Amino acid sequence: MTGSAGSGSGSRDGNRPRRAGEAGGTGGPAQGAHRRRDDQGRERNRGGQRQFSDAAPSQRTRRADPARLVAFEVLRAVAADDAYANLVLPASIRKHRLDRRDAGFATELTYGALRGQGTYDAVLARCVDRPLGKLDPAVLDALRIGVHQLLAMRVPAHAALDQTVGLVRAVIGAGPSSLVNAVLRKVSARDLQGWVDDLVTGLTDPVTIASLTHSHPEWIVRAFRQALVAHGRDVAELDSLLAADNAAPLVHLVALPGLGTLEEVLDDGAEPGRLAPDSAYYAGGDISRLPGIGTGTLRVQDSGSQLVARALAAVEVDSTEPERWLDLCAGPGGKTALLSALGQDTGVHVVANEPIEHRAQLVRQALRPLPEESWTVRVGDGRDVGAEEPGSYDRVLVDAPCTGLGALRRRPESRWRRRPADLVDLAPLQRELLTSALDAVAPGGVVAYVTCSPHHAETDAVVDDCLRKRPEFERLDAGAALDAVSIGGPLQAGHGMSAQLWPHVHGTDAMYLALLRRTR
Ligand SMILES: C[S@@+](CC[C@H](N)C(=O)[O-])C[C@H]1O[C@@H](n2cnc3c(N)ncnc32)[C@H](O)[C@@H]1O
Repeated sequence: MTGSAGSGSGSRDGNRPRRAGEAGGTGGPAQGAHRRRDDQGRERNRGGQRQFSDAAPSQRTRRADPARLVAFEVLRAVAADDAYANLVLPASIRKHRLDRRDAGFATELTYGALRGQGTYDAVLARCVDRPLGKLDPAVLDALRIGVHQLLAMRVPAHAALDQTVGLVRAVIGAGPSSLVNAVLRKVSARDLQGWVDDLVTGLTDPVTIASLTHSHPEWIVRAFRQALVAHGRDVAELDSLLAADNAAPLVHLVALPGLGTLEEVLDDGAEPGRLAPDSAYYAGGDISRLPGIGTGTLRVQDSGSQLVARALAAVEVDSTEPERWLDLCAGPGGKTALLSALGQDTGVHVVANEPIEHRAQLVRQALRPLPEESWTVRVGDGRDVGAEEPGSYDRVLVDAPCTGLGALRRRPESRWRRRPADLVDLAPLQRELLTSALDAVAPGGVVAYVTCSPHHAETDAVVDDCLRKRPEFERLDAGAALDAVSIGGPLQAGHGMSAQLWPHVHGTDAMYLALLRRTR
């Protein structure tokens, strides 16, 4: 679970004057003696003697370092207001006017502390003299921020400790600073691996061990194990799959075919995408200044999403041109825009359905670069389309509302928010939407059922149920359809007739695809 080292207060501190009360000698190459590399070649903050300030917490810094304050504010908003970190973080970074480097540090700290929460809380439970539930939730969030710096970032231990105590003094009060100081000192006695070894000693259940090691709830670990097996993969991949959820993902971009270009972003250091045509991977930070992003011809979209949309657009259907395509669950419109661009050459008309008005507005925005006569946005319940427009579309995409378990790496708090009951709640809607799509597709046409989740209950189980009384449908080989649009050679994503992409294998979100053709 070791997070990538951000610019880190270590190096940041080394490059700016120290503040009153701040411990000196932090970061930079001079700290090399206190670091060693882990088996992935990342430097880790351990080894040698830890040096802490001799001053009592009450005598140390009272100022909150702005980058840590941002992380703290976001963790508080996530815990107290059910906020989404990826929405709150940019606003908090702007509010505190962080420069690019500090913004990178705050991002790594925020996302790392959220992703690592399961493991970190287990560590904290060993170091706090009362149940964590009895702590002030704000203090617990500050502790999580401290633990992530100590165990997974390239921040010298004394800086992690002093700065976290300073944060607590500044924003919570002097009272808890001694507790935070004492607890973080205990945490700093071991590195992450040492703590994990300690946490799992004596345990035998592989699910519990993986849950503690990789900071995932047990029910998700169990579901991923089952999904790997169901898709013909080796259960031994579980560790890499869970680890992939904890690594900061690259931003994936797509240049809308015929409309956008990757030139500027490649000049800016992006790498060409390895799987999807017209795609790139970007690690460079703020992309909003790239002209294509402003016009909507260059879009942020996971390569897995690009591949499933392209597979539907490319699969053979028995139709007469121009075709009519339906995106049944379109908001916010990422796949609609790509589908629509792909259909331009053959005069396709795309109907994008979305029931929530503000999300339908996002779809209209996403479709802005496309000619207006080539698309229509329908605001309504997708479950009604099949009955209202039976047999009307040549290709239908059902990108169903789902748990999003396949994109945990991009939504750091999501694993702690999701519940097994969500699967039960979503099950009828997923079946009704797919049934509506089966009704809406024309004979000879194809329905793509897609989820951003590998969970059996919302993937194959839905497709199997819906096809049970529909002998007029046949399943197409979804793995072969993905291979046909991949520029990276065979993806080996297919198993049976469905396909499953994986973060640890393909570097994509865990997108599921089934293709269902209505026979004539
Ligand atoms: C997984 S998202 C779709 C993502 C989209 N295809 C994209 O690539 O940007 C699922 C969407 O289904 C919508 N949705 C929820 N209930 C629906 C319903 N009854 N009919 C149609 N869409 C629905 C949600 O509002 C959400 O926008």
